Amino acid sequence: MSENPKDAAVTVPAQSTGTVVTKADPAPGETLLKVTGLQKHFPIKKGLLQRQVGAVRAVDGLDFEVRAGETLGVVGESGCGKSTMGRLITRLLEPTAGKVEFEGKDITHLGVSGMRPLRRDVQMIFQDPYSSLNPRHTIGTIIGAPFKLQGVEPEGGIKKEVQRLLSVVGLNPEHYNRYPHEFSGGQRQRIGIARALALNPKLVVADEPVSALDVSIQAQVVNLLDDLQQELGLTYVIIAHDLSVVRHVSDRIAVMYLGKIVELADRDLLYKTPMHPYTKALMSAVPIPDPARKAAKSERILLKGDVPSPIAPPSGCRFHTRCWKATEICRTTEPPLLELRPGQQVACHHPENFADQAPQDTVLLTDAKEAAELVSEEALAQSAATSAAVAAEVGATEEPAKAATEAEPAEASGAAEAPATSEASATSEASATAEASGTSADEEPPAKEK
Ligand SMILES: Nc1ncnc2c1ncn2[C@@H]1O[C@H](COP(=O)(O)OP(=O)(O)OP(=O)(O)O)[C@@H](O)[C@H]1O
Repeated sequence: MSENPKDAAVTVPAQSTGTVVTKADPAPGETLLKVTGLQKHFPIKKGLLQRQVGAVRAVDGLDFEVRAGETLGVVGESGCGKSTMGRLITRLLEPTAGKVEFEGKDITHLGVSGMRPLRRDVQMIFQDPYSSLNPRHTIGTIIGAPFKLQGVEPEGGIKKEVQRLLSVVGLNPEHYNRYPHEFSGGQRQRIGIARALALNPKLVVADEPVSALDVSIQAQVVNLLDDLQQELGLTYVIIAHDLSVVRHVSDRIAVMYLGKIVELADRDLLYKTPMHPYTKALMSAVPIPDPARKAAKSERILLKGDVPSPIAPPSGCRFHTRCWKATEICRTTEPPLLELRPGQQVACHHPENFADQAPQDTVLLTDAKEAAELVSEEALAQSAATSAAVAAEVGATEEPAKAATEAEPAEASGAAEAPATSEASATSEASATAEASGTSADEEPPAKEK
């Protein structure tokens, strides 16, 4: 998706003044959007005086960047803060804390007038193509609205430009005067895409762009987004609740859990060797269309219960209440997001497919023992075997030790012993089954989504 010739300047429609404005795109790979410590806490108010009694910590400290020309996929279960993050980076919501920079400019607290020029560069596609289009307006009016709002007069007039956009997204330009109800779900989403593209944006944030559509239509819309990126040199942030949608379009994927990024990695690394147990669980939930792969069924990881409330998230690692590897350190100490392998950042004390970061901490929490009952023997075996093999391979090299030192100076000494004891921290049962299964570290973890 990121092979677009981004160095070409993009000509935006002529302004009402009659001049043509040319904006130079950032070079491919350059940081387009940078987010630091981003938070959004929705206050909970009670009583006559509407006193604040708490807060929904929807987004609770995100650090990431989006590079020009790439597609960043954002996945996570419902309620983990993906939509809120999308609205924060498009500045539809005001952050509680943190910083959002677009092309190096701090846009965190820009007001309506300050944001107006930026609205052309950053656009959003919404989840529900039924409610995101005004039923009383023709699609010509809907797609033409951004030109009017921005005071832009495209060459040849708005009608001609709207008709061109309709054909770009695969709709009949003659349907300019029709109303949204005359279109199917997939076609409506195409209308939403045409509206988002009207002003030649640089960044498009698509919030669950296909989840309201029939499965048969989903691929068409995903392919359209892909084609448009190739042709127009767009940068995407695509939000989805499962990994199957973002798999084919993303260059990198961020996995969110309870308002935080738990893993951020290049797509291929994430699929081949997921490091966070939550990523692994999400991946195992993706249906496998190949019935020949019988083994895959037993590798399914069922997560215990629902995502905890973001009003009072669990201490330490927020995933510890549902994780089959959780030990005391997971309950008490929040793991930082660290680049354990080039192109793969993870926030976990006991990562999968990598040397243990807290090997001294071996006693499983009660929650973890219960969670492990929901994890198949094969998955536990594979997890323990790959972690042990990676630890053995890495030996006592500085990599895990360095990561641990940066993360938790107090743990550094323990982390250095990773190769010797890392397996113990997974689960003792897992270690036993790992040996029994004879899983090889050289074997790639199954690409379950294929
Ligand atoms: N305006 C709001 N006021 C209060 N709480 C909110 C508001 N918007 C979202 N939340 C809460 O913030 C949390 C994160 O919501 P968000 O919609 O960002 O999650 P999500 O991962 O996108 O989930 P979904 O896929 O269901 O949309 C949820 O607990 C939600 O109830």
